This record gives sequence, structure tokens and C-alpha cells, in this order.
Amino acid sequence: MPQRLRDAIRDVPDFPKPGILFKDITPVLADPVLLQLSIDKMTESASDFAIDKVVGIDARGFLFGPSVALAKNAGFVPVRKQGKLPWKTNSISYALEYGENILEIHQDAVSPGDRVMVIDDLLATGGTASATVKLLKELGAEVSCVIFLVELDFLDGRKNIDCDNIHSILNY
Ligand SMILES: O=P(O)(O)OC[C@H]1O[C@H](OP(=O)(O)OP(=O)(O)O)[C@H](O)[C@@H]1O
Ligand SMILES: Nc1ncnc2[nH]cnc12
Repeated sequence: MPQRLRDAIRDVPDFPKPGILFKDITPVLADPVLLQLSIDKMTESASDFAIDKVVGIDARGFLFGPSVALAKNAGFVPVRKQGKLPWKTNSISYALEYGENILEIHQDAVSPGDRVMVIDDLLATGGTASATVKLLKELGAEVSCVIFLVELDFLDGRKNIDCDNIHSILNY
């Protein structure tokens, strides 16, 4: 079954920039069996942790985060690209495999001592996830684990993320 998941992820060369091999997860989303499997595997990866909040990263972390949050009996918190969150925010600039941007979180989205799990679809350089972990730690949260569907091993992005428990369902 994980092989079916791996086979469903489509390689798109030179997107969004020349030289980038883009891993397209939309065929996984379109298949209810593979979507459920992805959510189940991501949830299982965090089975050792009691979690107060699941944090999803804009935008593809939102595709899995709320379902995993429900499975973990936890709330969901969005970390968003700049200018999308209406209340008081903390922000951080970061670089990713093909650009740079600013991420924001609501200042009241997590409380000091909250045990949080971070979810995204893919780990490349780790710039995005590392910035998210920094935002959460600034607010006093305890980042229990960081979970991805896909990890690009050759970029070694996990070394940039300040968390002892990083797990991916599929490695390339
Ligand atoms: O490990 P990194 O090098 O930081 O790259 C990984 C990030 O890049 C993608 O997001 P993107 O910024 O393309 O946004 P999207 O989810 O809105 O497509 C992906 O969903 C991760 O969030
Ligand atoms: N190669 C890649 N494929 C899909 N999403 C990405 N985000 C960063 N790098 C990526």
C-alpha cells in the first residue's frame, strides 16, 4: 500500500522554476483510499505523543492537518503566508527550495506549554518548517513532533528543524 502511495506522487520537472523537480501530491488527494492512508500514517507517526494542537502550514499543510487533528482529538492551528490572518500576529521571514516568503501565526493560537504537532505535505530544505517551529517556540509551545508526507532526503532539510521527532511517510 505505501508503494501505491509512492506511485501516485507525480514528478513535474522545472516547476515552479527551472531545475526544480516538483512532487505533485494532487493524485493522492484525488484518491479516497490514498488520502485516508496518508492521514492514518501521519496520525500513527505521532502515536507516542499527546497533542493539544495540530499546526498546518499554508497551504498544503491545510490539506492534511485538520483531519489529523480530529484523529488526535486536538485543535487545528493555521500558520499562514503574510497578510492572511486577521488578528494580532507574529511573523518570520524564511527561504524555501524555490523562493522566500513570510509566515505568520495568531498570537493567541497556541498557549505556553501547549504540546503541538506540525504537519506539512513536504520537507525540502526545511526552511518553511524551521520557521514554523520558531514561531511556535516564541509563543511558548512545546513542539512534540513534525510530520511530513514526503521528504526529499538529498536536501537534508531535517537538520535545520529544531525538533527531536521528525517523521516522513515517503522518502526520496
Ligand atoms: O522545505 P522547504 O524548502 O521550505 O519547502 C517546503 C515547502 O514548500 C511548499 O510550500 P509552498 O511555499 O510552495 O506553498 P504552497 O503550500 O502554498 O504551495 C511545501 O508545501 C512546503 O511548505
Ligand atoms: N520539490 C518540491 N516539490 C513540491 N513541493 C516543494 N516544496 C519545496 N520543494 C518542493
